[in-house]
Amino acid sequence: MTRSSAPGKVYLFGEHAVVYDEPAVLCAIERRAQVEVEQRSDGKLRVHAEDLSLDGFTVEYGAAADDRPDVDVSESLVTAATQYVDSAIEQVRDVTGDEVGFDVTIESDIPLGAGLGSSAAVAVAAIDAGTRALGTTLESDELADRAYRTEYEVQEGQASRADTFCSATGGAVRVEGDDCRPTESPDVPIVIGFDGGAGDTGELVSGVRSLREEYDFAADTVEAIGDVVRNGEEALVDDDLEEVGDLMNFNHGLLSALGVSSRSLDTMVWAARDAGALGAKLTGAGGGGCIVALDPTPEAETALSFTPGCQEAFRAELAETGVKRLE
Ligand SMILES: Nc1ncnc2c1ncn2[C@@H]1O[C@H](COP(=O)(O)OP(=O)(O)OP(=O)(O)O)[C@@H](O)[C@H]1O
Ligand SMILES: C[C@@](O)(CCO)CC(=O)[O-]
Ligand SMILES: [Mg+2]
Repeated sequence: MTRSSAPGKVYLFGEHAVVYDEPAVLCAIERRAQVEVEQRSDGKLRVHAEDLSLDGFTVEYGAAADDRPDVDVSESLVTAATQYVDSAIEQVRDVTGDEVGFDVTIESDIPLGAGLGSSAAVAVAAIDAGTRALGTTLESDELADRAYRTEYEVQEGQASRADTFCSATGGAVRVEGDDCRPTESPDVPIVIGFDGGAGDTGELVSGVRSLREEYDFAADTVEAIGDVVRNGEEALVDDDLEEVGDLMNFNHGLLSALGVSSRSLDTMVWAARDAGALGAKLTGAGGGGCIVALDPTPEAETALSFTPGCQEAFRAELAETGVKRLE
């Protein structure tokens, strides 16, 4: 039996635009997905995902055609819930060329679809534990690359390397197209607000693509996000937190223009700003889920915890280590 964990992440700058090769800066955070893998002799795949509650169901399923989930929901919902795990296991099989079977158990404290990179963390941890179960330990770059292919496949060819590289490597990273590198961990006081909701990354990324194809303003907005990120990088190097915060606010405005914010994300962003946060923006794909605010004081976290529509507010701790090999 092998067990690996991998962290979630927040974007300081650049989600969505990173899909179009603009730069992004993100930080791994100490919320993890843990995946345990045991090889099966019968070639079947059984995934037990305790935390996999989407629209209120929990599912245990196997990938074999005769072993579909015994749940009273539509096949498409089940597919949405299980596709990242299925695809990650395909990557494991691709490494060894074997049609091996596995028992896979997933535990995660990263909320699903909330912008904290649960899909990337599950993919990284599953591929790492799965390949080790077959006697191969992947280098960090190959692990990140294979996890990226998982996201690329599930998001139908519209994914950046950002989330998976960050989760595999840990710390703070900068991603621009295929160029992925660790960057100096910024000492920034990050607060997260979570509205209890979720957005589907694949759908939100598709929405931005359509908008970008239809309107010049949307293509310009994607480029403008790239400008904000480059300015943000300078502000981070200068340790100019006020400027970092202002640029996060601009980044949020541009993401709103692309249609990926929501009423509750905006409400949390304004609650944090009104409480004195230096800046606040949504993180990840948007549609619902989490915001990230910059605040050295306890004020934004407290204000968020009293904001109707905010289910949870917490301070994020940077995860220095990406994938962890536990057994
Ligand atoms: N604990 C888990 N167990 C099994 N699958 C999970 C788990 N957490 C996430 N997933 C998979 O990841 C999907 C959510 O990924 P999605 O990319 O939409 O959101 P996210 O990664 O949390 O947010 P973002 O991409 O915006 O950072 C789920 O539908 C499921 O397929
Ligand atoms: C929206 C997006 O930029 C980040 C999701 O966390 C999609 C991606 O980079 O693949
Ligand atoms: Mg994701």
